[in-house]
Order: sequence, then structure tokens, then C-alpha cells
Amino acid sequence: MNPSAPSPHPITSAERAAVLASLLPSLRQQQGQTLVIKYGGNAMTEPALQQAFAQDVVLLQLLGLRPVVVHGGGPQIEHLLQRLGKQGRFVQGMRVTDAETMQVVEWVLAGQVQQEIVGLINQAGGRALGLTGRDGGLIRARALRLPDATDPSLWHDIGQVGDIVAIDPALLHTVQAQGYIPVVSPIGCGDGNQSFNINADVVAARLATSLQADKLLMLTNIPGVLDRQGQLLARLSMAEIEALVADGTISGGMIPKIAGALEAAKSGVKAVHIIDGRVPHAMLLEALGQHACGTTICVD
Ligand SMILES: Nc1ncnc2c1ncn2[C@@H]1O[C@H](COP(=O)(O)OP(=O)(O)O)[C@@H](O)[C@H]1O
Ligand SMILES: CC(=O)N[C@@H](CCC(=O)OP(=O)(O)O)C(=O)O
Repeated sequence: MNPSAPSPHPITSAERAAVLASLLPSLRQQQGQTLVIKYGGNAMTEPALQQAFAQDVVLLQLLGLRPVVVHGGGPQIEHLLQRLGKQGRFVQGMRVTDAETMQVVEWVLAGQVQQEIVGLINQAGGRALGLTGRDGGLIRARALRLPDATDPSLWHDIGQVGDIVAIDPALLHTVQAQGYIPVVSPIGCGDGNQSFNINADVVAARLATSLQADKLLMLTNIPGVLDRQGQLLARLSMAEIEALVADGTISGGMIPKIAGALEAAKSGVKAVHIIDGRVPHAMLLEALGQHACGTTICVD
């Protein structure tokens, strides 16, 4: 679907004015609110969608919200690893990261994906600033100890995968106050100055908590969390999430995403949604409280 293609049913000026006017109450309420947007690598499917995403981020800032973008890039990392003859391996949704893979992760995330998003936001008239978790001491990390899902006395050796020790959001506050839109790559810095590869969902959730964000939106390549029959689960409670993880309905990349979403909701982020980034403007509608699609995470 081309998000910039003309609509087959063009709306009249009066209808356009009515839509804009109807947004007044929610826009007034949302002035100055912080919105963390996780832009998954799988959601970056086509150039037109990426452009529409960047335009929506700029629009949200112009409407008085404070967007922070945390990007992924799993498929893009996979692509370069394959070109280099390396096979990616995942344990519980985390990429096993040896030293050479870490280099590739940094090239792709900070060198390619982040700069593409920064470019698109700037092209759309915003002022984006790309950062990794190393900049300004934003994300301190250590090696993640990942227990085996079936035998928790065993640990997986997953190399330079990071566990977040602390987040210092001072730099983000500074750049936001200057009107910049931060675009954060999920790379952390260890005590010995080594880099850590951190799952982008985990970073988005922890940043949302640390910034006391009002909303966390996670854009992916699926309509939301699905049940075993492939039906969308529009709302999930903590107990339901635990059951879906335990019986294997939630697996792979959805594990860190749902864990992060739940952690953010429990830590006070008021609205947490997993949405389909392939649907044009789904993020904009959800950000403006015009609930469109996806799964809402609830703490009850
Ligand atoms: N119950 C589930 N509902 C939806 N997606 C699921 C579920 N269990 C596993 N998944 C997988 O999780 C993927 C989303 O995670 P991931 O690939 O890491 O996306 P992203 O790059 O957007 O972070 C989906 O494409 C799907 O293959
Ligand atoms: C430890 C770990 O798995 N890191 C991820 C970081 C990128 C990411 O999370 O990208 P998506 O959001 O597109 O999945 C990886 O190497 O793929």
C-alpha cells in the first residue's frame, strides 16, 4: 500500500476542518507529553512507509508532543551478516553476539539504520539527532545472563548481549529542550568501554520508564499479539501475558517485546501499545489517542 497515494474518496474541506477540530480536546490534553516510539526493523518495509513514519513523527512534534524514537534493525543486521557469510542465531529473541557480530551490529544500527531515520525526519522538516546509548552515558550495560527457559539453573552464553544497568536521560532532556527529536540506537556501554548489543524493545521500554513517558508505541510487522488461531488479542493483562508466554503462544521476537511492554506499563507508562507498523499512519492515530489497531497492554 502506498501511503502517499491519493485517496479514492477525497474528503471535502468541511470534513477536513471537522476532523482537525475534533482533535482539539486530545491535543490540549497531550501538550508536552513524552511519547517513546519503538520502530522495529521489520516495520521498515518500504521507502514510502518509512517516509510516512518520519512525517508523522515531525507532525507529532509540531502538535506539541515530545517524540523519542528508538529503532531496531534485526533484519538489516541479518542481511549484512549473511553477506559476510555469518549465520545469525537467537536465544529467547536475543541475538547471540560474538565480537565480530558486535561490529556488524554497530555498523548497521548506528551507521546505517539510525542515519537513514535521521535523514528522513530531517527531510520531513524536523530536526533529528542520532545517538547510541554510548553518547552522554545514556545507557550503561553489562553482559546479560540469560537462564534456560526449561532449566533455570543453566545459563546461555550469548556473548555481548547487554543488560541495562542504568539509564541517564539527561542528554535526551537537553536535546529535546533544544527542539531536536532523539533517534536512539540500542547499543549500551560497559564499565570497560565495551559495546553491548541490546534488544531494541528492551531499550524502548526502559527509556520510556526512565523518561516517565506518557505513551510507549511499539511498531512491528504483525497486527499485534495473536492467539494460537492467529486472532488479534486487542487487550492483554499481566496474567494473560504470563499464560501466553508459558504455553508458547508468544515466542521469538515477541518475548522481549511483550516483556518490555509489560515492564513499562508496570513502571507507570500510562499507555503501552504494540501496533502494526505496516499500516500507514497507525502510529499517528494511536499517538493521538484515536485507537486504531494493535494490542494494548494493561496492568491488572
Ligand atoms: N503470539 C504472537 N503474536 C504475534 N507475533 C508473534 C507471536 N509470537 C511470536 N511472534 C513473532 O514476533 C515477531 C515480532 O518480533 P520481531 O521479529 O522481533 O519484530 P521487530 O523487528 O518489529 O521488533 C512477529 O513477526 C512474529 O513472528
Ligand atoms: C540482543 C539483540 O537481539 N539485539 C537486536 C538489536 C536490534 C533489534 O532489536 O532490532 P528489531 O527491533 O528490529 O528486532 C539484534 O541484534 O537484532
